[in-house]
Amino acid sequence: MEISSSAASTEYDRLIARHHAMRLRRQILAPAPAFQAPAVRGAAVRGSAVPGAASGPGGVPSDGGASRGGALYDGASCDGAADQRLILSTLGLVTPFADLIDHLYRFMFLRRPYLRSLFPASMEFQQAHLERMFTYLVEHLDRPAELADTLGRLGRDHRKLGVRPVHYEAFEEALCAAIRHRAGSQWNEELEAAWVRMLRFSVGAMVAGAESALTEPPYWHAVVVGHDRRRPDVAVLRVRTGEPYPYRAGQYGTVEHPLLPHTWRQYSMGCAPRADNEVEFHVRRTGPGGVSEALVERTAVGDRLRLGPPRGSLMPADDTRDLLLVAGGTGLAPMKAIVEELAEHRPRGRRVHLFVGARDRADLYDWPALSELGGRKPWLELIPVADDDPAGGAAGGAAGGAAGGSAGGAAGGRRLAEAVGRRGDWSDHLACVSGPAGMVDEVRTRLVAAGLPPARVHHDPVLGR
Ligand SMILES: NC(=O)C1=CN([C@@H]2O[C@H](COP(=O)(O)OP(=O)(O)OC[C@H]3O[C@@H](n4cnc5c(N)ncnc54)[C@H](O)[C@@H]3O)[C@@H](O)[C@H]2O)C=CC1
Repeated sequence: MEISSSAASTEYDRLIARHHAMRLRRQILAPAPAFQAPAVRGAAVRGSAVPGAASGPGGVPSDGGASRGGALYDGASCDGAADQRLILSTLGLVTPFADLIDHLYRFMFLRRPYLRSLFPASMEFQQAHLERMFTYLVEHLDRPAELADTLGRLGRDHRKLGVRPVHYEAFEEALCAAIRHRAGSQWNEELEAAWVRMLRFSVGAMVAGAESALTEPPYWHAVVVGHDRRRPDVAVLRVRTGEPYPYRAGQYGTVEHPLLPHTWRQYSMGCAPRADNEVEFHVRRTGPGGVSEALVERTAVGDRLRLGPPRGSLMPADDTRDLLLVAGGTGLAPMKAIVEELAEHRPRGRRVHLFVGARDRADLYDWPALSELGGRKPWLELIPVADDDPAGGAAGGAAGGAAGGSAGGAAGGRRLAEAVGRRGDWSDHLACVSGPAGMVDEVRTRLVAAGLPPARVHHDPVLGR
């Protein structure tokens, strides 16, 4: 079997990775030498650069070994804020990032063609991700501890991609070449040195994050045990992992489909953690040729997927106030997991309202399962909100079976935020919101305007998706 026969090599890989990581870390934390135009000379100095592959900064479990090792910017011999000022003031020389990144990857694959196999066939998502990542790095360079925390989680996640320290070195080399190419005659040593320091700091944090996760698998094998096409474009998948997948209700993981190697996309787990290692995912096909399409249209029971480490902190464990959950479309997945978890372990007296938004009534794709749960749990109130409800607003009530009825409201359009606002005073609640970015923004804005403190409105970072 694939899972057991790979155990020895996985162990070997872990030892090698650890060895590399420790060597690199020693190098990175050594005092910085004077600038020496590193990469283009090929000698890959003290470690190197940044995120080579998918996934972005996101709210993740507090596993963060990274904040320990990575928070000293350039071994404290230099100030992140100073590099931030320098990079920002010369940004015009290297931007647009899209061009910089295009050149970076071209250079890297030309110099080291074997690295191409670590990346997905289509580099589009990858390039966009790196663009966001560069922006994020530059914006946060004056806050090294925060940056190190995010990068540590990214490093943990990157283990699934097979990224090794030597790959970071290749990345640095390519970045320096790209900076020179973009800046042309205006290139100067200070500019490149600031970028290299930023990159090496990032790599240090990523390596520390990867190191702190060496006791867990870099990814989990999963077999599809259920594939339920609920709508033409929505499927609910059940997969079973070989080893326990250690997530908390409300978290998300990355999924790789065998038809699209090295392409990982994020989906929330749609059920509470279960003893039989079964995990549910809710997937809407978003466009042709992507992971969502493969999962909805080209997946059957028996197919094998890979899952990256779970991430996200949508549901705070230490706040036991009454809960307001607002889900839009397949953003229902994490909310369903939270509700299932509460059905098993609920602080006494805690009440829960779950608003479920959908384009139309037929798109309330998981309503039977929800209303069955709601029927058994009097502390749970379910409020479906369909955009096509002619009366506008809530399309039915708690455990009402097929959605029907109404609560009045705006005519036509996106009604979810309005239905939530109209329903009552949520200022004493803890709120979790999940769904399309526009919907999350709208609900959040409305709740805060109505008196709910912003810190009590939780949602996953949109960037990470
Ligand atoms: N599949 C998963 O596991 C998860 C998905 N998500 C995110 O949830 C989203 C789900 O998308 P769909 O199912 O296509 O949702 P959808 O387009 O069907 O919309 C669902 C609800 O959100 C409202 N809405 C949509 N866009 C809005 C906007 N701009 N402003 C205000 N309200 C808006 C709609 O009126 C409807 O009530 C995706 O963006 C996905 O990334 C979030 C968490 C988990």
